[in-house]
Amino acid sequence: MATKDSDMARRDAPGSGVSSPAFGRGLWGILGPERRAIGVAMGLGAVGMACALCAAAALGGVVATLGGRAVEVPWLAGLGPWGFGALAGGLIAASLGLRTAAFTLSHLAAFRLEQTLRSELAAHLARVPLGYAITTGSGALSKVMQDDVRGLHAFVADSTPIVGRNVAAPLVSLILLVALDWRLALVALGVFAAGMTAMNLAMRDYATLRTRYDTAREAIQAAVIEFVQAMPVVRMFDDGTTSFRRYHDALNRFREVFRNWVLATGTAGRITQSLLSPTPTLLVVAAVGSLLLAHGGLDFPTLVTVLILSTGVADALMPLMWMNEFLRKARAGALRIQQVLAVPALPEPRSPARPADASVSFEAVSFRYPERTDNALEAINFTVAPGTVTALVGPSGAGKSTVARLIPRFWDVSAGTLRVGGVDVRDCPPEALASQVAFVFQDTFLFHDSLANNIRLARPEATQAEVEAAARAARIHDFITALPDGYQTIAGDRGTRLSGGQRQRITIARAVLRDAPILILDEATAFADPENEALIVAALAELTRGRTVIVIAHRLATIRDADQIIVLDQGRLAERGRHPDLLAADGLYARLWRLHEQAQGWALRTPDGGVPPGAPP
Ligand SMILES: Nc1ncnc2c1ncn2[C@@H]1O[C@H](COP(=O)(O)OP(=O)(O)OP(=O)(O)O)[C@@H](O)[C@H]1O
Repeated sequence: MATKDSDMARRDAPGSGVSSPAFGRGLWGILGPERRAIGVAMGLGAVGMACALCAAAALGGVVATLGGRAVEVPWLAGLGPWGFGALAGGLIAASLGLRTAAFTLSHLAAFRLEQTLRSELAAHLARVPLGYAITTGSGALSKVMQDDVRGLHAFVADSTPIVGRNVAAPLVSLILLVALDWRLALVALGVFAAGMTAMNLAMRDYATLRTRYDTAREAIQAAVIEFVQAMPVVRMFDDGTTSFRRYHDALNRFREVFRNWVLATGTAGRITQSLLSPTPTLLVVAAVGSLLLAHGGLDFPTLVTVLILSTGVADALMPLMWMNEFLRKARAGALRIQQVLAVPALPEPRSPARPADASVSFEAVSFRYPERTDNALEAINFTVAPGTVTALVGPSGAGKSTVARLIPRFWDVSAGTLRVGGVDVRDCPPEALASQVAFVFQDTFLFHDSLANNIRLARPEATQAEVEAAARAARIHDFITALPDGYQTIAGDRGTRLSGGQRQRITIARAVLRDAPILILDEATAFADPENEALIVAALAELTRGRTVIVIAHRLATIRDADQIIVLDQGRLAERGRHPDLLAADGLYARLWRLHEQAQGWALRTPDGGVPPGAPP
């Protein structure tokens, strides 16, 4: 559920292409509406730490008053050992209470932040060009929505109160030490400074080494994924040596990087760890303190209190060093989330209008993919009359899918105008365009939900009878009813696995149910077997009846009867016409057709066991 603020932000800045102003830049910026709660959690953590250190000082008061010495702090002067004991106890209780409150607050803020970020990301992704989501890939986007958001949650929940505590610890310890004995405070500060210098030395090349380390780790991950994903190919064509070698090489590189890291930072790191552990501080402060005890007018209770407090200075430094690492990770995650939120949304229509009919027209349309320098389409002009079939034909990479994807606005044209029903698609409200155009994808996604609901996705209010009628038209009803759970069978990643052809027919059922007057088909369907092919062809025939159809044709035989064939070549419209006219013109289409005919004639082997004539070498 999006927050009220973010909803308002979206309404205020339609199509501005900027993510919700609730979120600013950088790590602090992305904490957005939770900044206050997180700040309070840090503050409570810091005050809790200060209470714990003051409790340690109060224990010093117990020792001092037991020895019969009066404490010189005016408002503590009247306290005896019991009084100081009670004060220490009260401060420890307060410290624990504040610590718990800080963590409770930070955990609640983390949950709210996670929810807000997830809904912001989902709402934003619903508004960016669909092409962006496809190009970026579901893997990368789900990593941002899952891992990075979860990483931020963990950072806010567990680390922010600790940041407060770790910053407060050395500061408050030093203030108390100065109040007790400035000479010993200087000694403790000296050891602290030596530790800091060693830490800086150890971290000197940290950024470069860390980048190398991350790159080497990512290379291992990529090699593992490649090895696992390519398993069928590996098993077929390779005994595993090539892909396994890549994995091995990645492991070796990682070992090398790790060795260099350890060598470069090892000694300084170990010195740092030793210096920042409480022991050296205790030793040095105890040695100097003993001298002062003998000759410098220091009393024993003050020395004990100083010894307890001086370890606090050293103790806080190591966690600060680890904190640096948490911060680095949280910053990297925040940056990736902000990059997604910063992808410009599709501009909202300025003067909204609804399509008047089921026609489509490309008027001098050029298009360039965002990250490319060359145009994928160049000045394309053609018109599709309502109720007719138009086939898009051309060699691989000619721009067929790009033409098809511009119609439902996967991207906006770079130049020219694309009209649906006489209206510029940029002026067509998204829901009007969606109800006008249905796209039958090659790559069908089934949700982890019942088959009925997977079909119903096209029209959530459809009745069961309407869903079944669509499934019947898509020739998938008989298959579904033969399943033990029928329409309630769960599909999707963790559900029943359907064949490519069955999934294809579920998509066709969705399109039938949507009942959009314009249909875009990617014809390279998963014709798994002749039976499936026959069923899909029958389903498509039913689906396309009476509609405007634009088909990306890969198998030319299926589009002989198209009302219009658009032949694309390197992003340009090379030819246009009906099948016989284009054959007579003897251009690119005729050449493609001859290749197609030849391909039909090929067999894997001639009857005498040889390679058929005309087969590719
Ligand atoms: N998401 C994308 N980002 C950048 N360039 C792209 C993208 N999709 C396609 N292209 C480029 O645009 C051009 C046209 O590609 P398109 O997929 O439209 O061709 P096609 O005719 O459908 O090819 P095929 O028959 O092989 O599917 C190609 O040069 C391709 O490399």
